[in-house]
Amino acid sequence: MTATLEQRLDAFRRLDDVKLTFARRDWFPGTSGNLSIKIQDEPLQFAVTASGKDKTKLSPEDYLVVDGDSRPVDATSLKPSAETLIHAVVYQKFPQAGACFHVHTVWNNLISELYFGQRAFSIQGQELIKGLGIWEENARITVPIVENFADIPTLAAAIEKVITPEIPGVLIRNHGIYAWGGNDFEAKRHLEAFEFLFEYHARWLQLRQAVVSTTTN
Ligand SMILES: CSC[C@@H](O)[C@@H](O)C(=O)COP(=O)(O)O
Ligand SMILES: [Zn+2]
Repeated sequence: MTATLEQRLDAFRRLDDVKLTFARRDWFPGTSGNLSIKIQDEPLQFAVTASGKDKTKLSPEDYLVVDGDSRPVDATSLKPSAETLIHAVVYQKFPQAGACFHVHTVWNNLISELYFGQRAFSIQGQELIKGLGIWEENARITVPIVENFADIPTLAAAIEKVITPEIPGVLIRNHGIYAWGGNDFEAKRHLEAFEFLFEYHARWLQLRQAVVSTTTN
């Protein structure tokens, strides 16, 4: 069975909302980033951003519906995001995921570079960890980092290997982050929590360095 027109329009409207919110934060520099919302599980179909569009704008050609093989469900001249396969991997590995968002920000790139040579970024004791749905006292999270393979099937396979149900996101070194959740609201909350933690940590390292140099000079 294929997604109904109503289901598609609902997914497109939700993607519009998320896209404009992220665009206001400058989270789509140079047409980067891609977004998807799952429409149905069996067979998998999801709405995804078309490739190479200016994601700060709305147009009737912003989204299309694809299947689990990243192929458009309908005849269309639109090309799905070049990274659609990564969204498909997330939905296939985590059937509970209902939305998946990808952004390139300075903070997520800096964190992946600061931990160059390491396969994860870890942080503990920050209130915003609760934004990821993790409520233990003094919780520590470890966000996996994969290398930025240019070949998307290789990149998607590397992501598939490291993602876990406990942490709803993965960093791609010097590229960006993918974050997901049960629906668009939750995926957005997760992405915002990750971005807060990345910015906080990068700024904290910077300030600590400044304090150390003033006290040792
Ligand atoms: C223009 S830089 C970004 C792209 O190479 C890619 O990483 C990206 O996020 C957007 O690709 P897209 O095909 O528009 O979904
Ligand atoms: Zn990207």
